[in-house]
Amino acid sequence: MTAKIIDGKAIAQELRGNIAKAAAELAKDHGIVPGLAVVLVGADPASEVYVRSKSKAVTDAGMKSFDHKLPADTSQDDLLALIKQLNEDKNVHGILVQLPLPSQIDSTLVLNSIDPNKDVDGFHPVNAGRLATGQRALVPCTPFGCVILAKKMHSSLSGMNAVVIGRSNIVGKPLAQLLLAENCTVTVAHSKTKDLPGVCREADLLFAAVGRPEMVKGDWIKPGATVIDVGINRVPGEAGKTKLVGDVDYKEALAVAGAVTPVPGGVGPMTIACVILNTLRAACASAGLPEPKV
Ligand SMILES: NC(=O)C1=CN([C@@H]2O[C@H](COP(=O)(O)OP(=O)(O)OC[C@H]3O[C@@H](n4cnc5c(N)ncnc54)[C@H](OP(=O)(O)O)[C@@H]3O)[C@@H](O)[C@H]2O)C=CC1
Ligand SMILES: Nc1nc(=O)c2c([nH]1)NC[C@@H]1CN(c3ccc(C(=O)N[C@@H](CCC(=O)O)C(=O)O)cc3)C=[N+]21
Ligand SMILES: [Mg+2]
Repeated sequence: MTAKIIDGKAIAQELRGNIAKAAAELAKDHGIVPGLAVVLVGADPASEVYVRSKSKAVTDAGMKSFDHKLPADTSQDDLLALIKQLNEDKNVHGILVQLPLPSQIDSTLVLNSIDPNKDVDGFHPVNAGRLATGQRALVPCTPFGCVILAKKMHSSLSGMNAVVIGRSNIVGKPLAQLLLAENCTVTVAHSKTKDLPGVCREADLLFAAVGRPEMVKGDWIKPGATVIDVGINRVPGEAGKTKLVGDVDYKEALAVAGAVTPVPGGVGPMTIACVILNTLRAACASAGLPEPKV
């Protein structure tokens, strides 16, 4: 058997087109142009790539992008002052502070200073709480994108056994909450889990968010399962170059799974699309409008 390849790039492109249409309607009917402020502290090359693709996706969708690039030695107080200014700015509906932040800055303190209604990353404890209690929330973009991909493969996820490997606040935990809200039976595995391969083999839906290159092997996968690979790992490739691989052994997964996401071209592009979607959602909520349909 060879698995269906879930084309995250194409699905993200389609979603971005729908977001652009909804944004155009919001402008026409209500005179609101959603705005996203992206804050980058320092010059990490990977972060610069992500920030560029976010800004481009924002402007492609007809929204406003406000980029703030600060030097690596920016003080915590200066960053907090910028966030205060963005919280008060009526043209800014979404605020995203790119992680990781330099070591002189307390990330938790910074993320907690963002207005929860502008927190398009969904990292603020208010949004984590809203998600966990089934209230309208801004939900973290990577888990949001993972669930959209799973729902492209299955019209309903209800009753499916979902296994999430990883329990970070930005991926694993919110992903588990979203899957629970979809009526999955959810298992969250992590570094202390016993018999991880055996746990994974029970999964109809397997999500790997670990940060270990190609850890999930073919014989960890239930035949026919849907496998969503969140991992982004840069490893040595051919001719002294580096290449990106996921947390799943892609070749082995192709032979066993029913469907699998590639890396690159899987979850990554969905994360970007969901940042834009959350910016639109934040703009609608700020104007007292219902959830946009995209
Ligand atoms: N595509 C995208 O848009 C994004 C991709 N990523 C990628 O996703 C991956 C995960 O990111 P993130 O959640 O931030 O990572 P973290 O390092 O914060 O969390 C990793 C999780 O994996 C668990 N883990 C580590 N080693 C093992 C192991 N051997 N067996 C089982 N579980 C293990 C850890 O367990 P424990 O809690 O016990 O330590 C932890 O819960 C990374 O590759 C990252 O680059 C991240 C964000 C966005
Ligand atoms: N506040 C904050 N929010 C984030 O959402 C956030 C963050 N900080 N810090 C870093 C991680 C990582 N992340 C990715 C986004 C897009 C791709 C992506 O587009 N990947 C492409 C490949 C890109 C490449 O070639 O490097 C793909 O998978 O096809 C990957 C990873 C968001 N993150
Ligand atoms: Mg990917």
